[in-house]
Amino acid sequence: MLLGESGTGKELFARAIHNESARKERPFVAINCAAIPKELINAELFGYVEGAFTGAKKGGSPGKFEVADGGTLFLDEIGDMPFELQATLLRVLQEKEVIRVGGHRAIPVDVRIIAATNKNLNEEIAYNSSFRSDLYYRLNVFAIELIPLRERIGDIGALSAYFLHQLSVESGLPPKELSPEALKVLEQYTWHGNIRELNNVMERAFYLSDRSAAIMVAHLPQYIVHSNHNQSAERQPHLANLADASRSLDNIKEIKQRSDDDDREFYIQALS
Ligand SMILES: Nc1ncnc2c1ncn2[C@@H]1O[C@H](COP(=O)(O)OP(=O)(O)OP(=O)(O)O)[C@@H](O)[C@H]1O
Repeated sequence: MLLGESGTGKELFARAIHNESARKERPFVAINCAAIPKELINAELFGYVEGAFTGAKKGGSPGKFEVADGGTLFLDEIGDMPFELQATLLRVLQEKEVIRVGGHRAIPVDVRIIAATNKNLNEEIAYNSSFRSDLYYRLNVFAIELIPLRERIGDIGALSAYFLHQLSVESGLPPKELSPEALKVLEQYTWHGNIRELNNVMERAFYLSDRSAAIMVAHLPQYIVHSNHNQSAERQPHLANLADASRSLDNIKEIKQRSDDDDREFYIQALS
């Protein structure tokens, strides 16, 4: 069970576990329990037989458990799994076999389960009754907590350097470094979007810095620079920051498509 805020690297970590395991030659299959409509999740996980429901494929279809056989199944956002389905999942984990929707035959499966959540499942069990405690204990055999980026600020420099290197390789543009001043600003920020947010900030800075060989404070988003100088800004709901960040990202896509210096200047002003 991987625990941690959004963007701390739970899926990356799950892939790393798989890639280091004896199962690495077999599939790694990820499913986001929060992203699939409730009525489809059963068929997605366990498969279905022909004629199981309107629109079911001819010959039926295997579910994620069967596809992941011999490998790893990553159940992301397990805290959002519909309550009714949790009992079925528990049964599959205990019996190590699935029955496709509409079918009768039990199909043996050998799958390592890695589940992830950014919710406090103990609270979901105790106060909301939205998560089954028996499933929780079955999944929580080995829990690993991925700590928020703001509690591992010593890694910000290395992570930023890694992202800048990746950006240079992907874009074919010359490599860039982070200035010590910019690093200091990043180390003081609260990073509610964690490593995903840092990645996005580096991407924005990489393109905005244009021909400069270093990422300077001026290339960082205002909401980050501002939060260092203004304590009240730090107390703003982080959703406001994320909204700012995603607006900036939309704009970056446009910036990338524009080579004209005037346009670039216009967008830099608009983002500041
Ligand atoms: N240690 C790391 N080094 C480089 N990139 C990382 C690292 N950890 C996470 N990332 C990157 O950060 C982004 C978010 O990671 P990931 O999707 O694994 O997080 P998550 O915790 O599963 O998020 P969510 O809970 O929102 O699904 C990805 O682009 C991932 O590649």
